Amino acid sequence: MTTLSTKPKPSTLHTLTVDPLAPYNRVHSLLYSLGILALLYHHCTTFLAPPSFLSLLLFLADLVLAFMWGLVQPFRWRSVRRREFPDRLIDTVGRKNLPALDVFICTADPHKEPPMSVVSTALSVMAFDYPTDRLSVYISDDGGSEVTLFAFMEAAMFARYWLPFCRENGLQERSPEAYFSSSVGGNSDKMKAMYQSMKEKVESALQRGYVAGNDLIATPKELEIFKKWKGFTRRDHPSIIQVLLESSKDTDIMGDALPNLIYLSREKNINSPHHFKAGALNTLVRVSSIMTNAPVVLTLDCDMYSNDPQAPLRALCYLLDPAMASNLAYVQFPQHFQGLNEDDIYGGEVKRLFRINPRGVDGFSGPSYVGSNCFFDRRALHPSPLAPLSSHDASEPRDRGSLHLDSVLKRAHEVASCNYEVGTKWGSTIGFRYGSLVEDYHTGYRLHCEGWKSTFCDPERPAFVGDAPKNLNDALGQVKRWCIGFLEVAISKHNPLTFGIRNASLPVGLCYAYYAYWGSWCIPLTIYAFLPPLALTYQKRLFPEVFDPWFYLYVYLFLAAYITDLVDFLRAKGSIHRWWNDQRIWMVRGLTSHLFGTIQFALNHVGISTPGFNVTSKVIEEEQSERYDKGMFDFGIASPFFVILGTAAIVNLSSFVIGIARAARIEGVFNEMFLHLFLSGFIVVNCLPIYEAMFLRKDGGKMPGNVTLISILVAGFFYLIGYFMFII
Ligand SMILES: O=c1ccn([C@@H]2O[C@H](COP(=O)(O)OP(=O)(O)O[C@H]3O[C@H](CO)[C@@H](O)[C@H](O)[C@H]3O)[C@@H](O)[C@H]2O)c(=O)[nH]1
Ligand SMILES: [Mn+2]
Repeated sequence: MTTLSTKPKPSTLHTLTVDPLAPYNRVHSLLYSLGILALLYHHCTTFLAPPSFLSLLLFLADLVLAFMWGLVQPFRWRSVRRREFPDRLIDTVGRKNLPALDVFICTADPHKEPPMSVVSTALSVMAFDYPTDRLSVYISDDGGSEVTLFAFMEAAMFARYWLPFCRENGLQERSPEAYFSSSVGGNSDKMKAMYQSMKEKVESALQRGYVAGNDLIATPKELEIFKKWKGFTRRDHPSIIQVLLESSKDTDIMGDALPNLIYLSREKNINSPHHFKAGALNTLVRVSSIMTNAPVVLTLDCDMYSNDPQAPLRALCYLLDPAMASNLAYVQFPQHFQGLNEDDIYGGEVKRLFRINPRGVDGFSGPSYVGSNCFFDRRALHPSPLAPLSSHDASEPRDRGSLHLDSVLKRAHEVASCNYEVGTKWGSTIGFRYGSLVEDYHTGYRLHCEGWKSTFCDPERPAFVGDAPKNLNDALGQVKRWCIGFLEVAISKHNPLTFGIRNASLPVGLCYAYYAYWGSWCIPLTIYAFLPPLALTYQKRLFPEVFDPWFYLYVYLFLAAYITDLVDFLRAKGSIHRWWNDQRIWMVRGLTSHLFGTIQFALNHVGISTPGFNVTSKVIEEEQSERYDKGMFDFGIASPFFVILGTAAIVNLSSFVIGIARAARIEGVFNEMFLHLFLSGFIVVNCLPIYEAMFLRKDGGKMPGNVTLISILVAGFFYLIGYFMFII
């Protein structure tokens, strides 16, 4: 029994410190906001009298920059750092009293998300340093792939060896894929051979596209299952629920209990909406509530393997703290990524989104949910009469051995069916929320509006590690999907600026609004990419000249913004090179992901197309991967993203050359056009990899000839428009 005396005291399990630089950040915010006001005033007095189309465009760009700047301030106001003490948790609560944990792993496409990598993720969490009799791992397969099920049948057998192996050797990295590809893992020959043979079997089945009879060492009953796949497509099939391991019956080679392992592919039919990942997660919430109903739920993307077996204990330092538990919805760990190249050329860390900003908003109600690496209190997902976690009686014997009962399975199939949600509140006020491609952001936001809190847990050793897109087009496409999802929330009746501020709080509403309007970066970035260089070419000055006192305002606003950004980045363990690439990708995204995302969102909105969840590929061709490792940008496909990037690169280079040539000849031009020259020069430096890809490279990652050609034509067209705007 959990008695009062065994309950942890709040302060012993975790600590919180406010960023010592917070007061400076606040002073800086105030000063900088005066600078912004001065700039807007300057616009109103000079440029807007008389107003012209060009000055209005520039004013619009600066207004949006000011707006985004305002929204980001709460993140810098009270940034906090937490630490937790899992050993003390065990001392105070005792291993026997740990609550049960249900882990959800989502996968959606066996070709973009190889089943063996999903299996490795699952094995890494099955090997958590956690009582196996209270651990259940659920796989949701939206790809409806028999090969994935087959891979998990194999994994269930492999787990009997793998779990004791991890325990005996005290491994930290319990994903076999990660372990065997790291130097430490190289010399455990027998385990490695066993893993490799399983991998080969699964990969050949994947290539073949189906599971053949001789792949299986299975019981006739298991063989029966694969017959279900006849006439079965991923968009149209009945639900399949398969219990692969049952804790009360299955043991590892040392005789210890194994965790439950359950495969689930929810029913799909082409006429019912399936709500992408949010739909998959809601099915998991319901199915698990019937089968194991653990009070704690961990959601994971299929690539995010555990890199620290103590992660659940860390999360419980918060979830079991009686001072927090009553309204703590979730504990979010950051997303870390493996195999990024040294300078992280595509900004794959997304450091602001995953590390810096969550610490910022953790000083208020807590970070937003980022879809993976998140431990939920089940009460936040599924209203139930459960008591808060801290007053649970976890030692009470659970109802074991019921997973196979016909009545349980029958009920589980019912709640996994397409029609189950019709007429219910699932997705609107219960569970993971529908209506946005960023179901994670949307769900976290709505929970905060309902009065729930969250906590950011960011230990020294990354607790979960996954894959970031390693090809530029995929990386930009992913951010485009996020932009569309954010805008869906922005225009819903739950707009963070109104609903959010009212129901959560002012700072939290602003933080959520920052993301909701993320797409609007495209406005200033597109205007600044094209307007000043064209003006430079046509000798029209848009910014103050060097001797003008307003010039110093521009210098201050630019330098202060870049320096704070750099300092934030370095303090979050970034390097200068990575920061440089991060600021570049911000501009690149503005012209591509944000711009195209906003346009596509508008088209969706008027009914021309429907938004879809394009799953990010976790596989990459060998050649591409070699280039990536060398830090070379990949422009090797004809993507509309690259046309606009190429156009911006050409317009700025030619304007810069023209501008410099003129400044060299004519006295006074340099001072007069300094800001124009600087801006174009800065963009040109950022575009160096683009020129290389257009004109110098010969490898497969160079820009396709027709993309280069179209970019040059579009640039010419822009000059033509410029001619009409500036000269006529
Ligand atoms: O219909 C779907 C689509 C996706 N997924 C799964 O969702 C996860 C995330 O998909 P991915 O393509 O990797 O998207 P990312 O953009 O990398 O993911 C980030 O952004 C998503 C929202 O756009 C969040 O769901 C993720 O947790 C977050 O890591 C993967 O495990 C997929 O298998 C499904 O289960 N069903
Ligand atoms: Mn992903």
